[in-house]
Amino acid sequence: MSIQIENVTVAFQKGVKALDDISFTIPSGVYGLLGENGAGKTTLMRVLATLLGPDSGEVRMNDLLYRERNYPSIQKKIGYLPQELSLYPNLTVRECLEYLGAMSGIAEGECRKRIDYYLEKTSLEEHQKKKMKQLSGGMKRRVGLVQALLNEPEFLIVDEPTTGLDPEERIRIRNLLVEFAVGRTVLFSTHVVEDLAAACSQLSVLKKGKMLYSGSVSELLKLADGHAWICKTEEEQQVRLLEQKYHVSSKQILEDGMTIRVISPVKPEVPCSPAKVTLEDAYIYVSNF
Ligand SMILES: Nc1ncnc2c1ncn2[C@@H]1O[C@H](COP(=O)(O)OP(=O)(O)OP(=O)(O)O)[C@@H](O)[C@H]1O
Repeated sequence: MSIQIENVTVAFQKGVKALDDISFTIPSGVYGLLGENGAGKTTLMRVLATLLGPDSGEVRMNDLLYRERNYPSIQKKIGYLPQELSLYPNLTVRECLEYLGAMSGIAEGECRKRIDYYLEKTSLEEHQKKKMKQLSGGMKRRVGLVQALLNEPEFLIVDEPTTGLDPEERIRIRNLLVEFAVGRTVLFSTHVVEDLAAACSQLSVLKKGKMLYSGSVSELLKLADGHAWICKTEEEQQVRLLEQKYHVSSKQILEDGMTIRVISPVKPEVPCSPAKVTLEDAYIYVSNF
């Protein structure tokens, strides 16, 4: 399945364009959506989940145009984990998922099988008898993911699925999404670059509603190639100077000073050497140059 987005614009009151003439195609596999707060990721996902109609532009799921008359057929193929989701607080995890499964028309036996499978995959088995209101934020997020996976959608839209998870769980969830994406399409939004680097081969970068980059991770790395530098210094003043003048992607304190990773199209005016570009560096590069 592929999703084609053509010249999509969404404007809210006061003229804020949450999406400004966005065009790209989401092929099968895990596709990443990266951007700072307010970039437009959630708005785009709401459009793709048929919850919000764009002011202009078109969206197609294969050849099916996003129009109200087609929404029922499109919605059957979609699973959506919104950024904020409150599920029935007084139901247990299992009851909640059984209820949502029944609402989506999944046969009882098949639904039970899928619930068992995804509870195990998300490390929620031991919590299935807890009430939703008794869960931690990270557990609720994982139940939200299971509800999105339950009808085994052809197009899965997950808005920051790894928020609030500990490192081990983040890895498990990323791996689950990669497994799930075989023969399907998964759109995965985050502002954690590390998650995308591990899960996606293609991504789009948004900033203030505009598309800054759309394509493969390897092409993005190539774009930024030659623009990452490692500067080593012992002087506080030089660190401050670098921070004022350049985009610093990271700093590390060593026994004999500090190393500063700088993203700049020109060689910084301090002793430094070229560095191998990471996805984080490339993200800073396309966001700022
Ligand atoms: N319902 C709304 N009414 C008015 N403005 C909105 C509404 N929803 C979003 N916006 C604005 O649209 C822009 C994009 O917001 P959106 O939530 O899509 O960004 P995001 O990339 O998901 O951000 P975050 O990473 O913080 O979740 C922001 O300027 C936001 O304030």
